[in-house]
Amino acid sequence: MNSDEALAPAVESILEAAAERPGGDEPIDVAARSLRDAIERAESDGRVPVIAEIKPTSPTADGTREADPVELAEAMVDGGAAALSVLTEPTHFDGSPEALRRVREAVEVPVLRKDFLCREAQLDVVEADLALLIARFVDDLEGLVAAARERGFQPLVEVHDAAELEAALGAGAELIGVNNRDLGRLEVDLATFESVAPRAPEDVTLIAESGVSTPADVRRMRAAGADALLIGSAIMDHGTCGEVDVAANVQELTGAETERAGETTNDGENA
Ligand SMILES: O=C(O)c1ccccc1NCC(=O)[C@H](O)[C@H](O)COP(=O)(O)O
Repeated sequence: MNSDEALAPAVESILEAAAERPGGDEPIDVAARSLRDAIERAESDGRVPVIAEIKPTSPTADGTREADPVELAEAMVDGGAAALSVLTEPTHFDGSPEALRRVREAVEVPVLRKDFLCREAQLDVVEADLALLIARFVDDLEGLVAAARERGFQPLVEVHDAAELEAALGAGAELIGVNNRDLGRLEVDLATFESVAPRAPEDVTLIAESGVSTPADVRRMRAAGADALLIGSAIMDHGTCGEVDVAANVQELTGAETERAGETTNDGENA
């Protein structure tokens, strides 16, 4: 743990469960699909590069979405997602390594393993193109970044403030996610990305994570320097009863820089 600040009880509980989870039996060797190439493809098609997240539930979600992860994944790709993220955390997000394995087999875009990994052997549970490493929760970040690369994963290092950004850069991270969700209080503030992003070197690929729910939010994060956005709840629509059109949700967000008619900004003005 790289901070003395208190964590939300749900996050404490996530970390306790993560520390207990076993690793794989032998090192994985993955032929990863490039996130940077996927971002370039989306940009050249006029789509905002969105990493759409399959997130059945979460400590802040309203209910659980039981839909089949492969159906969700295919709908997200149809909607224009550049890449996908799959929760593999079982106890608080209802995810699984098996869901990730099935999704990655079904789609051609890069797939991120979203979990709370704390030691090297946990990388060996399932193949993915990218592995999330949370700077605050990894004791030997440089070691885990290197271990992920040795296996072929692209490590995506998550940070929340300037000190964590420095730690990520010091560990050799080239893909950095700035989480707008404060894991102390679980509050979301898009100003987090806006304050951290200008400190990152040009050659780092920057991903705005969490709390992006409208096309106006997408444009706000892009204006602040986001190369891509990681979006879960707004696509999964946890609070909505009945069928959800995940493809349409993704399409609205990936089209945020082209389809602006009739939308309102965060200030309530027409965009
Ligand atoms: O999403 C949560 O409730 C949550 C709670 C505690 C720790 C982590 C949590 N989320 C992990 C994530 O990073 C998000 O799933 C991801 O960035 C997408 O966020 P959103 O678009 O806000 O669902």
